[in-house]
Amino acid sequence: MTGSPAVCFEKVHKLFGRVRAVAGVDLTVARGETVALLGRNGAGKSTTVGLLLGLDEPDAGTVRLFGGPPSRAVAAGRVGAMLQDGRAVRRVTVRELVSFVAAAFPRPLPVAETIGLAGLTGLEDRRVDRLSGGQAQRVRFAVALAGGPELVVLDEPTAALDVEARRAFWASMRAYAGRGNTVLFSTHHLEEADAYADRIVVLDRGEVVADGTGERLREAAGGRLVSFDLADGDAAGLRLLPGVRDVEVRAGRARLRTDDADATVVALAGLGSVRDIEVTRATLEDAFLALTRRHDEHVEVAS
Ligand SMILES: Nc1ncnc2c1ncn2[C@@H]1O[C@H](COP(=O)(O)OP(=O)(O)OP(=O)(O)O)[C@@H](O)[C@H]1O
Repeated sequence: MTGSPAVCFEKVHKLFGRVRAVAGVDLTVARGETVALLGRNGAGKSTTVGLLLGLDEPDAGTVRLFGGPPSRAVAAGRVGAMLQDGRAVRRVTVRELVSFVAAAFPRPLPVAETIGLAGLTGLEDRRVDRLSGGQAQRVRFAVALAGGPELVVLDEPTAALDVEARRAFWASMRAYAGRGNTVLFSTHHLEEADAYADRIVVLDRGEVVADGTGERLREAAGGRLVSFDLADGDAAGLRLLPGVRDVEVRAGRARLRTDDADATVVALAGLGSVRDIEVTRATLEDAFLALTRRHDEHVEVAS
């Protein structure tokens, strides 16, 4: 099954009691792709990751990794994972731990290479229970890479890292992805999803509400923001102007999210009662908020 995608979810459902943690997810990740799973707390990211790794069984639908069940890909050493609550073992050194994990895989990376990729050079002889939070996080990354996996799954990998450590982490992740490997990571950080993923999958209440590049997501949510001072303070009718998706007025300044900034501005000029018009690109945060607010509407984004 050489041509099968790295990850394929088909109509996957997972319930915890009455909570629909994952509600009909279709998701395909091609080999070599880096994909971000983005969502608020409780959106279903960790549950999706658990299903993907075969730690949990779906109630309905199918999950395939490289064309087979997750357990087969995991047993064959094709998958490496860094989960949120991974706790390091005690009393062993960084080198010992990485060597131990590597030895369990059929095609591991050389230990020194794993240590270098994870940014742990110089800390090889340090005991893993005597590291800072950020260093311990890097050890967990090293453990995920030690087996030389084709697919790396990272659940909120930068949660405990400061700005500098984050940057170093993403550089390592990109280097690993650059070798043709597939990476799927979950995050709350929009900028990280935008900067480091080829594609962003937005989850909301267990459903995929958008799937595409950061640029596509901005467009899907209304590509431009037109803001201006309301000279006479009257916001009535702004929602009806061409292109306008939604309107927000704060402290006498209106903000219109629009699909057609040119048409909106021309119409505003016709109204004659606006000052200091400014047109800016919607940020990914604007897109994210719009996408997760409009839960009833399913937004399709071609990638
Ligand atoms: N083992 C469980 N038992 C009961 N409910 C659960 C369980 N695991 C998850 N849930 C619920 O399923 C929903 C999805 O949770 P999940 O942890 O997948 O979200 P998440 O997007 O990873 O959130 P976070 O960003 O906070 O980690 C939530 O409502 C959560 O409370």
